[in-house]
Amino acid sequence: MSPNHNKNDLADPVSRLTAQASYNVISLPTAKQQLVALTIKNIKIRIRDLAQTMYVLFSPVWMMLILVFLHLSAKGPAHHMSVKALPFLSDDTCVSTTACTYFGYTGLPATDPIITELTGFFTASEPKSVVPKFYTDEAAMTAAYDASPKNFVVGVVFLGPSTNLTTPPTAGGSAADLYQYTILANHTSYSNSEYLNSRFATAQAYVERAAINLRRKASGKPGLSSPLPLKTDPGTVNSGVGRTFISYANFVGLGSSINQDLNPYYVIFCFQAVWVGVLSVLTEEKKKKIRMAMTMMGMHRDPYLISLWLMQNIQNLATCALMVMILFVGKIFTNTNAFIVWLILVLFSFSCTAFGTIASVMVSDPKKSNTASFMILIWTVGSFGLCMALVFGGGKVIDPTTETLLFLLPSVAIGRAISYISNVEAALGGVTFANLSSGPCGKAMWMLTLDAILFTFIAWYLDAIFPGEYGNALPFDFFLRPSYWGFGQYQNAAEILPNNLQRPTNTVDSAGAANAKEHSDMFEQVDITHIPIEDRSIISARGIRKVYTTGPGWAYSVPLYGLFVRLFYPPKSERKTGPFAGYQRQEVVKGLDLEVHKNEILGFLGHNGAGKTTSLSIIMGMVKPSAGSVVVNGHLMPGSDAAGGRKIDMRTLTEVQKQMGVCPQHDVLFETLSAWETVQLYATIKGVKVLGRTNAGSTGSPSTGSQSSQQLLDEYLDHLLEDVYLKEKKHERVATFSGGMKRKLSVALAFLGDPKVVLLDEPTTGMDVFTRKQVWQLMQDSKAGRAILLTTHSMEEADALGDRIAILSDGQLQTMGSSLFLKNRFGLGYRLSLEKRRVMLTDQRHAAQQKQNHYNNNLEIQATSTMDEVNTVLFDEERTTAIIQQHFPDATIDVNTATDITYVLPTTGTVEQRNGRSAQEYIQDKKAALPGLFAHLDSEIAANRLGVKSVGLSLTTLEEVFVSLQEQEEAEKLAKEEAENNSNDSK
Ligand SMILES: Nc1ncnc2c1ncn2[C@@H]1O[C@H](COP(=O)(O)OP(=O)(O)OP(=O)(O)O)[C@@H](O)[C@H]1O
Repeated sequence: MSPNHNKNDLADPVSRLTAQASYNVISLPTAKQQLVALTIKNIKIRIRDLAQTMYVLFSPVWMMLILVFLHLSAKGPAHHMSVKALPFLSDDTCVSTTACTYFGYTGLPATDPIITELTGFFTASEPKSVVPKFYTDEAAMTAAYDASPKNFVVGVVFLGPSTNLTTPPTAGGSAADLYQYTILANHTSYSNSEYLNSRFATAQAYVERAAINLRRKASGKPGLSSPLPLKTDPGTVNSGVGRTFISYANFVGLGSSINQDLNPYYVIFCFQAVWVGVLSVLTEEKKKKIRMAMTMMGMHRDPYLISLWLMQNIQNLATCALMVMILFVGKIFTNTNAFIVWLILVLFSFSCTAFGTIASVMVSDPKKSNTASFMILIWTVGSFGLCMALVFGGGKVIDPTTETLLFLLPSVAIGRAISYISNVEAALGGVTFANLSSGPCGKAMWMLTLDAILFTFIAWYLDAIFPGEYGNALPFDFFLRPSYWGFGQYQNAAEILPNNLQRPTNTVDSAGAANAKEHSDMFEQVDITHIPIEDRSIISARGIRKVYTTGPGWAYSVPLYGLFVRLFYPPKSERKTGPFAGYQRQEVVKGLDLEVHKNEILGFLGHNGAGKTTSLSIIMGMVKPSAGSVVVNGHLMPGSDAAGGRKIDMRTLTEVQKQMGVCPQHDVLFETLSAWETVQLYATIKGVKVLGRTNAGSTGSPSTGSQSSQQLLDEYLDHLLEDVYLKEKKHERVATFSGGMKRKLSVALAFLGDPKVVLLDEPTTGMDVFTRKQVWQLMQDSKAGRAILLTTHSMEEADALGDRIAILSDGQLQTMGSSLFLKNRFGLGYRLSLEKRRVMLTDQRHAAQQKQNHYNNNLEIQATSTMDEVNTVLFDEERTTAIIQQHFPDATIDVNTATDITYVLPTTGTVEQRNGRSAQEYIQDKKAALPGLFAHLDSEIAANRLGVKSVGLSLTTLEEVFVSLQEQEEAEKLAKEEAENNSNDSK
């Protein structure tokens, strides 16, 4: 007895009503309920898988801490000093050279000697023509700057004419000696270390030198030359001021340098955990086919993705808050508004969530997610690095449109924003809401919002059109079709199904008939007159084919492998040499015709790799057939030939999935959920509603009137678990279940919500004999009202459950019919078992007497000794065999032991033996010979002439049928190959 059952569980399993029989259940899935259920599931899994959650939540925070350590360790007395050249006013400073104001001024007339001096310096030093431009007042000058900041380099407000400069200074100095002016330069575009690039210092050097010269000239001294190198002698540096001007701005602490240069890269780097988190969940659930199973249960892809993104993005809010906390506590940022930094990080994290989803489209294997994650890292950090090197670097002022376009890359937008904040912080400033629009941060935030939306859309779109190995690829224009959004009357091509796909109205099974055309005696012609037309062909597959294209080993490492193979598949079907060697086209399902009617279980048998799972996946709508059509309960499945390129309503699959229950070959369960949580989750995905108890189920049960719908649902789910004998274990986690228990839970899920079509792929694998029998009982009891397609390797199971059995070999149906038909048609025939008579001889005298008696009767005596007794077997093998062969000339002995002997009575016969009669006629003849044989044996046994105690007759087993069919297939294959070889040799 299985240790997992208690006494109650085992009490009379046969008479117990199943959940299906006890409750009226319907399925009405809604996206909202699915979203809630999936989000709760995600939260539970995250909480229970603490290691992974901690990694996703805290690794960005930890990385941020490292930045703080780096920052702290770089602080202190160590400063570096660099010498920077003083730039010219006309060094690449304007977007438009012609419309550029290199030097604007106001406050004194154009004829003022100071302007004359300056014009002389510009002519002597500046590489381009720099004409000082007069403005009537400061407002006019700033208006010109505001109108085109990129075309205005520097402006000087002179606070009066230079009259006090043109007189020699008074001895000891006085207020009248002062000359005041203000320089306006666009410092916001430049970091502190790039202060010189703002041309502030250049303008100052020019003005100071002009003022000095006026004073010198007033004192009769010659004027100094230009403060910048003369064009005629570029190497000259005058009076300590010039190209190698040493600015205080160049004494920059290393910490400050890290802030500016390293921060943006580091922040981008920190977000790796976000895309890794999403990627690992998606690839894992795809690989384990959990997502496929949930889809088959009626899950819409949108709630699935939204719940995942919600979960991740909510987590991102917390992660980003912690990161900001560390940035501010670690004093990397101090003056900037923390909420602005948090918003920038959060907006970027939303894009990272989308990156993870996009990557999951490209790699289907969780093992490859590290590579994919690394590729995203290179892309994000690399794109920002390139932009810094080529576009933003060196304090270049860039065109706003170029900047906006570059901000379409989220990493560039965040990198630029963080870089800007770091620079402003280093200059002891900060970014606040008041000055948000004056730097790139405001634009970066808008663009990060747009990027998050854009990349989320790209992820959502790619996920739909490249669902991976298992999944129904949506058409590329799916989101433009109203039916995807649930608009318009539901329409399915079923209404205009071609005749051959309509429910059959003939009297014999149409698939059988279709197959029978070619091999009339291999397929049973089943009379279906008693099946109402609307109950026929609940599952109907016509001529389905599937060709898989597999690439050479290296191709599997290519992102979007499936697309790659399709695009680059070489024209020759197989290549033996070159880089494309290893490409193969393999037809694994070769024109399969199947019908499963209501109240029927069709056992689907076949050797490993025969194509059972592929056929089942095609019927489920998870794999697109290369050819052929599938109709499930009147719905023509997407991808069917019969659709003839017509756009089937996008809701078809959802409609079918509402009516379908599946138990895939591999358990698709969440290890961290309990059995109860699992059935609850799938019940919500399926939208299971319990309307009440059936008449049968209400016997002896309390009225449902007082119960809420939730209570009824719980009761139903409880019953369902009881049906598979898991009620006692319902609060235990699936991870602690044995293989057989997991299978039982998968079977329960397949029957959840009263599906009209149930597809079971090897449901009892790994179950012990006792459990298997219980599950068989469940299947048998649940058969009413539905069509069940069951693949199995257990002949006993197919024999016990299958109303009809289809045997698939190499992608083709070999035969189909009831178990009896198959045994009659392909079996070894009957097995006649005879128990030999034995006598127990306790004393020698008695033994001798007995022996003598038997010798007198001409009976063979076999003596076998057991312990100290003598067992004597009295059996006349020759006489018995002769009698049997009189009725069945080709009868042979199969097993012969001391106690029993078994004869095989073949019923099929060879072509020669049939002598023109059909196989069916021959079988009938053989059956007719049985009564004669038995009458003959009975009379001989009664006369004590055979030494036979009892006789039993059994039909050949299905296993023997299967083996004999496989042998036949192998023999045919060999013969074909030999014939081909011979014909090649003779050429
Ligand atoms: N995605 C795929 N790409 C390429 N070949 C595939 C793919 N899936 C299945 N095949 C091939 O198709 C053939 C049929 O596989 P399938 O899984 O349908 O067989 P099966 O009858 O269910 O076998 P088993 O009894 O072992 O489960 C096999 O040769 C398999 O290698």
